[in-house]
Amino acid sequence: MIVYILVSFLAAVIIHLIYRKQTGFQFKNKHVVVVGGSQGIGKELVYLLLKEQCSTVSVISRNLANLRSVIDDCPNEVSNANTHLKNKSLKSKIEIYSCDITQKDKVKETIKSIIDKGTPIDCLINCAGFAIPGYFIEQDEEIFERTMKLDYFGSVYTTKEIVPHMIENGTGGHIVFVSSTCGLVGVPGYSTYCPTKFAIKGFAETLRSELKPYNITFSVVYPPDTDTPGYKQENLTKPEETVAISGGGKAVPAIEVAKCIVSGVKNGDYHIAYDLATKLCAILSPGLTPFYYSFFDILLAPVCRLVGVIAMHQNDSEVMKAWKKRQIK
Ligand SMILES: NC(=O)C1=CN([C@@H]2O[C@H](COP(=O)(O)OP(=O)(O)OC[C@H]3O[C@@H](n4cnc5c(N)ncnc54)[C@H](OP(=O)(O)O)[C@@H]3O)[C@@H](O)[C@H]2O)C=CC1
Ligand SMILES: CCCCCCCCCCCCCCCC(=O)[C@@H](N)CO
Repeated sequence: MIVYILVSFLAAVIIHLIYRKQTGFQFKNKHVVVVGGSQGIGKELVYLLLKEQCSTVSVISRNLANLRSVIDDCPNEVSNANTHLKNKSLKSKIEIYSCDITQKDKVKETIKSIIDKGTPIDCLINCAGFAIPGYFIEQDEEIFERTMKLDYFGSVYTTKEIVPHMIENGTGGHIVFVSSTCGLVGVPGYSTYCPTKFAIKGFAETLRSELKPYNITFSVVYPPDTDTPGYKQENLTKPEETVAISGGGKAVPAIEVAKCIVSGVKNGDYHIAYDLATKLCAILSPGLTPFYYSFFDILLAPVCRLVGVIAMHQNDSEVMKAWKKRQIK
């Protein structure tokens, strides 16, 4: 036992010293496409990207009024240590495109029209998605299909159009997928949703390796409950055990998650999580991906397994508690 601990500690130290993470992606003067950027996390991202001095932020979503609001609500000025940009020049950097990304022909058309404008795309952020929580035995197959169609295939379609363009440009690029804590662990009440976010994780993991020759890098984001219009909507059908398991209905402000995404991408992080529980989940289910924290991943792996089994039992007891309550009613 002591030998095992010593050996893993030593291995962790050595790997920490020699491990190089992927190079960070800097947004300055880059053209970023934010899919699902008219609301929630995506909308906050658009404004942060302007602050990072992107040359253009192209926003894709369906509702045109919401898309227009991204331009209208654009803050008067943004400033950080090196820059101070005024509203007029800021607004002109936002381009909006109405497109339902579950329709692959529409996605082809839209991405083509973005590319035809002449500014090559450097970064794609796949942020459109939704969840309809509920009990498996009560939910129709149609909800499974609809969720997979947007949360998984939507991202496949956009990525399928943009990767060849990045390869043709020859300058590489960065692609962000927004998964969820639910893309790392199964959560009761989310049977229609967890698998779609697991799928996104597997898709990113595969592309990361396959597209390495083209200098395209990847990040996967696992937000916790985040206060957005989408979150308010999902709460309408969320079973009580799901609420209990996800921390009792607390939600992080969207801007905080957006900030975490921007700094993670700049830092070269493949895994991007906001809260500690999700970070532990990412260390628990890493697949074949870069380290989260090269030193701590190895040391924490057994701890995460243990905490994970305890969490599983806790979740099970929330499920049993809520089930018994429903029997009495
Ligand atoms: N909020 C949360 O608690 C969490 C969210 N996530 C994930 O983060 C991402 C963003 O979530 P959140 O900010 O809450 O989402 P919101 O529902 O608040 O916003 C979703 C965005 O996606 C767009 N969108 C929805 N459907 C389509 C479609 N078919 N085609 C194109 N665009 C579409 C919406 O615009 P429009 O409707 O006009 O098309 C909107 O801009 C999602 O992938 C979600 O699964 C992950 C973990 C937690
Ligand atoms: C090893 C560590 C174990 C930790 C146990 C973790 C317990 C599960 C937490 C479930 C959180 C669910 C968040 C859903 C966010 C989301 O995607 C929805 N809001 C949809 O939009």
